[in-house]
Amino acid sequence: MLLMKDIIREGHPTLRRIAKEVPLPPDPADIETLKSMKEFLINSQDPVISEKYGIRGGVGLAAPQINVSKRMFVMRLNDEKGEEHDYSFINPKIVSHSVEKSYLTSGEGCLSVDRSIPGYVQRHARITVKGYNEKGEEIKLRLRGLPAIVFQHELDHLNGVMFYDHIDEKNPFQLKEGAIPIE
Ligand SMILES: CNC(=O)c1cccc(C)c1Nc1nc(N2CCN(c3ccccc3Cl)CC2)nc(N2CSC[C@H]2C(=O)NC)n1
Ligand code: NI
Repeated sequence: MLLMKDIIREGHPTLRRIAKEVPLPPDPADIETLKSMKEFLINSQDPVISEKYGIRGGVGLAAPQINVSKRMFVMRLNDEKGEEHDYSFINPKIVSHSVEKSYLTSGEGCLSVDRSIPGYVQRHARITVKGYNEKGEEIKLRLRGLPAIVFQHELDHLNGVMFYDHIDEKNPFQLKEGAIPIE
């Protein structure tokens, strides 16, 4: 099972690389990797298991974070309506997005960053995304709210971008006109 020791931290070169497209249909090794990443998120959200193994809570994890430079990530969260969003994406893309931005009012955290970095990360408020699941089937979704934030945070990891690259150093809490807060 994946543990925090398997998560690479900022400073590791893989976090700044462009991850490679995954050939379709995905091979068994890639499917196994995605399964272990999803299990890690489930464990990280379980009060007993996360405590026992010292796993930090997360709702998204990208393959480069376990030093696998491939274009795939997993998400598992409940949105503000309590609806569960549980996805494994292979070769994910944003196909269109809103002009409006949204941001987490508490800032963003990352399992590969062992420090708290204050500031707002403004992202597209609504996105239309496409990718493939572990069966190689095409998935197309419209996301907003926390799921949209998490998708963009994890997609950034596939392009060597860290959340704090988006924070304005001079004014970390500056907001664009009409930015939507997400608690
Ligand atoms: C610096 N301030 C903060 O960290 C921060 C501080 C307060 C609130 C928020 C909202 C913050 N921000 C933030 N909190 C999260 N979690 C809250 C705790 N939760 C969780 C933890 C334990 C069990 C179950 C769960 Cl559900 C897991 C998810 N996750 C992300 N991100 C940014 S997008 C990818 C996503 C991610 O998975 N990061 C590891 N940001
Ligand atoms: Ni991250």
